[in-house]
Amino acid sequence: MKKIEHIGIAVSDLEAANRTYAAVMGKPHYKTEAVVSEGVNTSFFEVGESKIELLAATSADSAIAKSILKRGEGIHHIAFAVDDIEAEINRLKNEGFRLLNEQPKQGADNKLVAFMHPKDANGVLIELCQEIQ
Ligand SMILES: CC[C@@H](C(=O)O)C(=O)SCCNC(=O)CCNC(=O)[C@H](O)C(C)(C)COP(=O)(O)OP(=O)(O)OC[C@H]1O[C@@H](n2cnc3c(N)ncnc32)[C@H](O)[C@@H]1OP(=O)(O)O
Ligand SMILES: [Co+2]
Repeated sequence: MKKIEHIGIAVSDLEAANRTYAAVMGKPHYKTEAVVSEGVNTSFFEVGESKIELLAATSADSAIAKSILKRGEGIHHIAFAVDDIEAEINRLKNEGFRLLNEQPKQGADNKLVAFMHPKDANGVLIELCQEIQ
């Protein structure tokens, strides 16, 4: 795993959170993107070589809607950049970790993504991200 690609933060109101994080970071978000398959709208802030990804639910059955209902707003996942997501999925499976999707799926910002169960990583939901060439 190469670096922290982004930290995902679940928010109830994306526009309000954009204003809050623009004030925190001292600069505006650089893009927004809807990921329909995940039921989310996202916005991104650069921070060094990493990003903050704000996520707001667009449907009641999205992971973000369920997480906010159960756990409130806040840090939702940590995403690690990888060169070869299929190799990392296989490596983690062989280590005994449960992958939530064994086939990489389309994420935001031109990435293939896969998630690991938070109960297998001390209560942290881990996302793997591979740049689509
Ligand atoms: C924008 C696209 C992409 C990107 O490009 O970056 C994204 O970031 S998409 C982000 C949203 N998508 C996902 O999170 C997909 C993967 N997530 C899931 O499959 C589920 O959310 C989940 C993690 C399996 C949880 O599913 P849920 O139906 O909510 O089950 P439970 O409520 O029963 O949760 C089981 C257990 O895990 C705890 N939990 C849930 N979410 C988290 C979390 N984000 N961080 C830490 N722990 C979490 C939950 O509290 C349960 O624990 P117990 O209550 O102790 O049983
Ligand atoms: Co993410």
